Amino acid sequence: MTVPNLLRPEEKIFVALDTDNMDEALRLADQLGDTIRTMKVGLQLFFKSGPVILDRLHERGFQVFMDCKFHDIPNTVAGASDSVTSHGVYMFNVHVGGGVEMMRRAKQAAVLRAEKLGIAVPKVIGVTQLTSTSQGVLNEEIGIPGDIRDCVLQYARLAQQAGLDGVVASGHEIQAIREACGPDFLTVIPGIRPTWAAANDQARIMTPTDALRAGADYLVIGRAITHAADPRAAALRILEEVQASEGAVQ
Ligand SMILES: O=c1ccn([C@@H]2O[C@H](COP(=O)(O)O)[C@@H](O)[C@H]2O)c(=O)[nH]1
Repeated sequence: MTVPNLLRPEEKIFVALDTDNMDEALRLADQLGDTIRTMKVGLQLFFKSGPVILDRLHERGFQVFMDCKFHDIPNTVAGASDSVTSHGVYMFNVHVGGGVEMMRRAKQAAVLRAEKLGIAVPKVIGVTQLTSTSQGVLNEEIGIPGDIRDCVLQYARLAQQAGLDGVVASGHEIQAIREACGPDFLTVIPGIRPTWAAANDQARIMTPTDALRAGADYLVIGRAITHAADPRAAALRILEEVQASEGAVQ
């Protein structure tokens, strides 16, 4: 049975706490806590804070998306997936480029560890092509020929075949992934830029409103919120824009 995504916009936004300072990360989370439910912890913060950041966020009632992008041989990724699952994270990710067997082992390890601990199985998400990768970089540097959308789509199909719960992709690929993988396969979308924010190092960007209209399950937003003079006001502005556009569509 297909379950429509009935989450409210604020439940669909993951804020990327990209800082090397745990106190700053927690201050940001506290400022956003009455609106945002899920925080994304990446390698910069994790290597400075260690797993205690996950405990601190969980104590405050946040869900955590652990953005570790595992990419190694299947046995090593299975071990890492077991370890990250033991911290009770809501979601973690692996690179689809590691192959189907690697992804299958990641999911299997997450299921086994969660069952042993009696906790919810984390969503395991495959990273297709990074949103900082442009068409030119894909073809000329990485050496993958063809249209980037086709590549992302092929990776999404592989992730689904391996039993993953969804993929990280850009807003430009959401509709194609939906058509190919169905409505229950999650799309987690970084490279989100409101019209008033700079693109920075992102190549395949989309506004929050357009990404949600295209059917994104979750948006990952970092600097547009965290580097704003007032992060809470920036988050509320994004939510207002999304809600205004929802009203305009009805
Ligand atoms: O393809 C990808 C995968 C992950 N990310 C991560 O999302 C955030 C985006 O931050 P912004 O400041 O909004 O650009 C960041 O933590 C990345 O590591 C991504 O951007 N693209």
